[in-house]
Amino acid sequence: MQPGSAPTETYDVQFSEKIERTRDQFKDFFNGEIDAFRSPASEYRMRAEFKIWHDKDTGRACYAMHQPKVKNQVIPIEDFEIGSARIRELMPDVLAAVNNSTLLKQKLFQIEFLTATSGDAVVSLIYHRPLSEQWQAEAEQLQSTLRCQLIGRSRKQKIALGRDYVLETLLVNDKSYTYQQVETGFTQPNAAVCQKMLTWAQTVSADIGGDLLELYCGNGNFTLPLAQNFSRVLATEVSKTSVKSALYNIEQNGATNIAIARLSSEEFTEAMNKVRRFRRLENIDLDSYQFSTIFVDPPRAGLDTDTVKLASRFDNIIYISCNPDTLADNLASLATTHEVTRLALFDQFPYTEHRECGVILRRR
Ligand SMILES: C[S@@+](CC[C@H](N)C(=O)[O-])C[C@H]1O[C@@H](n2cnc3c(N)ncnc32)[C@H](O)[C@@H]1O
Repeated sequence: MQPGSAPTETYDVQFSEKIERTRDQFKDFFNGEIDAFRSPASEYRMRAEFKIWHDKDTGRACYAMHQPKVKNQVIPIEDFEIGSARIRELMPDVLAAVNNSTLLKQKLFQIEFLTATSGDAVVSLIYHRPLSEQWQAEAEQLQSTLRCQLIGRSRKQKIALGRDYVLETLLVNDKSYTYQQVETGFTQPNAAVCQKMLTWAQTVSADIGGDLLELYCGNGNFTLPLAQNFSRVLATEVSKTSVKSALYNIEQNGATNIAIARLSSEEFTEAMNKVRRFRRLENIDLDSYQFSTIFVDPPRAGLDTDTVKLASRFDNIIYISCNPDTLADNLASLATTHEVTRLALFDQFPYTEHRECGVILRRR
């Protein structure tokens, strides 16, 4: 199958297989009905990055992806069915402009797209050479023709001709949330499924009350809808870019009960355990929180041992995971103190091995 093509006739089959695999993998922790959330069968990826392949014979540039597990081999990409409608619309126009301009094409080695469901888009052109004023003049023309935000990058150089982010709006239980999603920051790649994840997390935590601690909060993606269910929220995240976006998103959405601290989960655990004091927490009185719940959405590595210990001190744990293997490892520890009461599968990455899961744990 061509990378990026989406054989819709097999979607149901692959989705059912994922549900079965998830049921089997977590059978020691949960025997109830899995909350399973489908993806659209095509045009679901809001971001994409392509290598640019320069054909030696024709001199033309084309989109390409690395051949999985084969070194120095690329596969040309004609269309990208799994990309959002906006990515598919922009792809041929960007490539035509590149092929019509030596300035835009020379030493271009990668193009990245970040789009929102509104059609807002950032296109990044990445080069193996410094970018000149002449490049900028041509890129500005292209930006206005394409009606998108254009960024040029090369070593130690970033020229953002407009914004370096898109504005995404997601609907969660009848309320809209607007998010700044920055080109280099983490964002969930499948907007339709992300909306279902947010709705699930908000719905399953509706009756808990008290205060919420969130680790790995990114740009505040879950923080904003979850804040509706809790008196106060303390959210932490390690990336400066994401923390900046989270603060922007809190303000833009008028949320008044969220505090953000830029701390890794390891650092925050030290702060909670009073092992270490942090200047970055000086305006936050940890002892004033009445935490009922911890929400975690870690990277693929899952939770480290100390963070698992920290999580086990909470009555309720909401855990979103992009790696079922590390989730299963963490559950093996958490299941000694907590019971899994809900298990969800979100098909963020159709036609791949990847599964995104959600679990709710309650203290036994
Ligand atoms: C899977 S993303 C989830 C982000 C957010 N919940 C969302 O839905 O967009 C994981 C986040 O954890 C952050 N991160 C990675 N390692 C971390 C660590 N050791 N401590 C805290 N945050 C970390 C990343 O920067 C990223 O924003």
